[in-house]
Amino acid sequence: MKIKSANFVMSNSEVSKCPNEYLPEYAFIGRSNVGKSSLINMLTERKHLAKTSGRPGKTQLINHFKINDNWFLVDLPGYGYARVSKKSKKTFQKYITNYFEQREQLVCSFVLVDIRHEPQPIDMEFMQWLGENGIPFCIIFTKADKLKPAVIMKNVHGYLQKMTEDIWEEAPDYFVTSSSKAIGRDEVLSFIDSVNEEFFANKKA
Ligand SMILES: Nc1nc2c(ncn2[C@@H]2O[C@H](COP(=O)(O)OP(=O)(O)OP(=O)(O)O)[C@@H](O)[C@H]2O)c(=O)[nH]1
Ligand SMILES: [Mg+2]
Repeated sequence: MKIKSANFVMSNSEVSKCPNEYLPEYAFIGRSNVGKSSLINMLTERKHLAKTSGRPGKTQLINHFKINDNWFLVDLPGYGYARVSKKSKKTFQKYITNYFEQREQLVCSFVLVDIRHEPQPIDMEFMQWLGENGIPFCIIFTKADKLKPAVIMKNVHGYLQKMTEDIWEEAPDYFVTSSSKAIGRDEVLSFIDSVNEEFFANKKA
């Protein structure tokens, strides 16, 4: 898919105030600093579309980016990090869970995990919550440039195996990416393309 346009539309903390056009959208969620905003910039080939930072906690609010005038990428704050209090560190903020529960045009969520790390309880908890709420998701492994190919495959398989041992009957679809090396760009965009096609075909029907 060619990205002809990619524009920031709005930021807010209320799902009811998100864009009211009924277009397919894809949300990026995961621990702070995992690379959600960087991945949006890599996919769109716009270096500064979403704000990134080496320090966790950069993205606040729900950020909508309109792509090719007919679908949205949504950048969300990370979980698992809170500058303010230890107590709120582990919980998912209410406006984020409201977004997932109420946003009907959310066709797929991408849960980002750092390919260098073992499955983390907070990610497992969040994916389990998505599953229980019937919210479709894929896993995106990030920062693949940090590892050798053999280690990438080993970590991916270990991760998916752990998921299926603990909670899931079947492993979710997944993508291996690197924002700094543009790895996985075509795969993620073709996936989005096919989901978009299905969305518009169903809309017409
Ligand atoms: N080597 C490498 N670094 C990356 C990659 N993706 C992101 N980073 C770095 O990771 C840090 C965090 O990136 P962000 O995109 O801001 O992460 P985020 O998940 O949006 O973080 P929050 O908004 O704080 O939740 C930055 O220093 C990025 O340069 C990648 O694919 N490879
Ligand atoms: Mg961010």
